[in-house]
Amino acid sequence: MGTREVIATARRVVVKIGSSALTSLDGGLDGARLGVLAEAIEARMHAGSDVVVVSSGAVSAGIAPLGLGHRPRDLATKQAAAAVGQLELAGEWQRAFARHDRTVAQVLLTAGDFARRDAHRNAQRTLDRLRTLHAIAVVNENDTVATSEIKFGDNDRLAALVAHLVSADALILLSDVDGLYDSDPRKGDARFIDEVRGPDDLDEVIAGTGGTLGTGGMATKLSAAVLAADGGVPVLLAAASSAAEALAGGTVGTVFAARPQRMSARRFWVRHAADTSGALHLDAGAVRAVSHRRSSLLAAGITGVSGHFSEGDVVVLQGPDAVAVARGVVSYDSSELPHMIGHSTGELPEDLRHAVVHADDLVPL
Ligand SMILES: Nc1ncnc2c1ncn2[C@@H]1O[C@H](COP(=O)(O)OP(=O)(O)O)[C@@H](O)[C@H]1O
Ligand SMILES: N[C@@H](CCC(=O)OP(=O)(O)O)C(=O)O
Repeated sequence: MGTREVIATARRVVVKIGSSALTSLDGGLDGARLGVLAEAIEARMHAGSDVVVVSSGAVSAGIAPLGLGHRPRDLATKQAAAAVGQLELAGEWQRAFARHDRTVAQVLLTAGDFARRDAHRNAQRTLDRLRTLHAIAVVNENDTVATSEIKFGDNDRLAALVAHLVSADALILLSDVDGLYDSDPRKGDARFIDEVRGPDDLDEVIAGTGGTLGTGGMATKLSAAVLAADGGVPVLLAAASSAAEALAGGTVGTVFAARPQRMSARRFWVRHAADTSGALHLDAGAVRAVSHRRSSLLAAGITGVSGHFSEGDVVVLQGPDAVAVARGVVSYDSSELPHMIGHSTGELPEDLRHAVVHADDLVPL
């Protein structure tokens, strides 16, 4: 099956809509546009898919009511605008879906919620229950509390993480541009790219900044698309104005092929979402074992430990040159390891003989 067909027939779909597609600088939210989007989403749901919406637009929707005149630059004003705008945004989505008798749920997440395994599971459970209750979840970043340390940075990344959280079969990114070009189409001649088969196809692409309302421009969309595709979720990048075709499986936009084997939600979390609490320093042999042979990490190949962590935390595995080569869930506390490292399994007491990071919990970078 080609990537377009996979996306067209995907059972579970995450649809992310950018600020530029929902708002204008002077008028704030564009209710008519949200109405058209809700209709396209409903049509896909009637065709048998489950849809989760990731909607940007809180900051830009707060600009007009607060009389700011331009997108705020400082964090406090952005957060104030988001606090005003999120209410408007949720209300507008509610009105748009009310025409279809669909209940809307607001789900606000921070990057911290993805970093902690318990919060990650809670969000997963809530989104799943909303699905079985036939409500549509409209997700956004909880901008009011998100500081730079716990920020996703942009909703493209949030959408890629949500796609994995709900085990989506496809991610659709809707923006004000009709797909990926080899350079910013607003700045002159640019070649349209129909399909990205892998990261190599992006070598020649110049990803520029966004418009006055969006956050990350094309760069954040590309890294989100690569993130999703790397974990096994194919991506369609298309214009919000062609949402109906995009959701109905029409030949619009740019598709990003997913790696053939889907990464489990747990391995994806270890690799991309979890906070790391420390590092294990590996000798060259151990680097080869974990990177190429996909073996478990044994104490004998560890030369040092940094940071404070507990059994079950995610740590970074570094090679002799301090380059991160993998991430994994560690089986011991940082206080136990100094007595173990450098010793072969046979030299260790029986209760310390299992792998420091088991192969199932280890994801090469
Ligand atoms: N290589 C490129 N291909 C397509 N669009 C690009 C490219 N480089 C920059 N852009 C710009 O990125 C913008 C979309 O990003 P952004 O404004 O952040 O959207 P959104 O609000 O949907 O997240 C488009 O308006 C487009 O002009
Ligand atoms: N949480 C922010 C999202 C910012 C953002 O990433 O915007 P965009 O680049 O338009 O997807 C908001 O709602 O304004």
